Amino acid sequence: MHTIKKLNKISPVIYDYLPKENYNVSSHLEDDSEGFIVRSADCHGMDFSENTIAIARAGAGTNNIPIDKCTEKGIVVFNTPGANANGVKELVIGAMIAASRNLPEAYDWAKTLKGQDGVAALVEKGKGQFVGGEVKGKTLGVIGLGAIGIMVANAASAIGMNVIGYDPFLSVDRAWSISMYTHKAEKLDELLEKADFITLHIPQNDKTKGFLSTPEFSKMKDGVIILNFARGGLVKTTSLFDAMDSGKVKKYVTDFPDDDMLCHPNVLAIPHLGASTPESEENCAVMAAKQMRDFFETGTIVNSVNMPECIVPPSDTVRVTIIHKNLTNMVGQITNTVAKYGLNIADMANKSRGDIAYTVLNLDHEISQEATGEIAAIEGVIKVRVI
Ligand SMILES: NC(=O)c1ccc[n+]([C@@H]2O[C@H](COP(=O)([O-])OP(=O)(O)OC[C@H]3O[C@@H](n4cnc5c(N)ncnc54)[C@H](O)[C@@H]3O)[C@@H](O)[C@H]2O)c1
Ligand SMILES: O=C(O)CC[C@@H](O)C(=O)O
Repeated sequence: MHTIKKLNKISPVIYDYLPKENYNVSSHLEDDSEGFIVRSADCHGMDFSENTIAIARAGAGTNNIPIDKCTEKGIVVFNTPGANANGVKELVIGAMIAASRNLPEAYDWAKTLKGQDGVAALVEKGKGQFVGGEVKGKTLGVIGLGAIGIMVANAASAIGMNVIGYDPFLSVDRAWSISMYTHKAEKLDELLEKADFITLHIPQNDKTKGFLSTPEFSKMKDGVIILNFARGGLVKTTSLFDAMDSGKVKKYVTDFPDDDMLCHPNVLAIPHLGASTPESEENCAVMAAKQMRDFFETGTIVNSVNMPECIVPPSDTVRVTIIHKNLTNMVGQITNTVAKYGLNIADMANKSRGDIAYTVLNLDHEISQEATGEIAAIEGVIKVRVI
């Protein structure tokens, strides 16, 4: 029986993919579970036990998971790229129009008319204070052209916006899906200087923390509207406040407000709702559960953020999976050890990603604990598992 601890509320659809006969999936398990399934819970303080082999993030951002620590311990971290992208895209487009048309302020004001005489007349008299521009013909700068950024760029083009995209790491596969109407900025400055709206769709990590700060704000147009549905730390708060106070930033729409922002008149604060749709939650849960099950039962790794991709078909033979450092002669040492115990390798795979590698062996016969112990003792071997 495999154990998977839920660290957040996850769509119950996971039970369709992790059947009760083989999987004990619950939020009440101990912290030495083989797997964890998580949304936004902060895992940085967790000490993972030897038992833990995988963490599935039902979502895109993995900044709540200590990736380096997991890699050192041979724990495979998965995410679910693109599974919630449509949910975020729809909210970004909706929030951009809401901000441009002053809808939150108008909505709050309309409620103040409750109980007054002649509401219809008051509405007509007061509405002028909320006039806001259409987005058609305006320029949207999209920072990060991944699963979400591309969808936002294409949707914005479809409603008549000029779109400038910036992503120096854009993959060829992704580039195929970008509308021909998206102009590619070679430098971030070009986007900052031309955009009426700027939307962030990059991961938060050591390199992107404070991605928008004073130098970037100073290059933007006066009255720009910024949308942040990526992560709060991408925008340096003190620089943002200065830019809002000076009129440079007309509005900051964020899915990640902090305490100072909540009552600021220029901030439209949303409580991290980008992926909070039944569709996105289900898509993420299904993808996370399938990836976890595939890894548990066959050793296949897809959509991992810290391990190489390795697709191995199910097999009737004994399978040994080894996560190890990507060093010279690791495979030689492993196969020599297997040979020493008189075992024949029917098939094998070896993949690497940076400093880490993954070897999968299909053996003709059962492997003893002594033999797996000897593989585990090879310098550079991190985790050995027999399936
Ligand atoms: N609000 C929400 O509920 C919600 C939901 C999903 C994702 N997110 C956030 O949005 C982020 C993006 O999600 P995604 O699914 O599009 O991820 P993705 O991995 O598909 O796309 C990220 C893109 O950012 C690009 N990028 C990385 N560093 C960059 C840089 N310095 N400059 C420009 N581009 C850079 C990458 O090349 C990639 O194309 C996630 O990391 C997550 O933090 C938020
Ligand atoms: O699980 C959520 O609700 C948010 C997920 C989102 O922030 C992500 O990075 O995918």
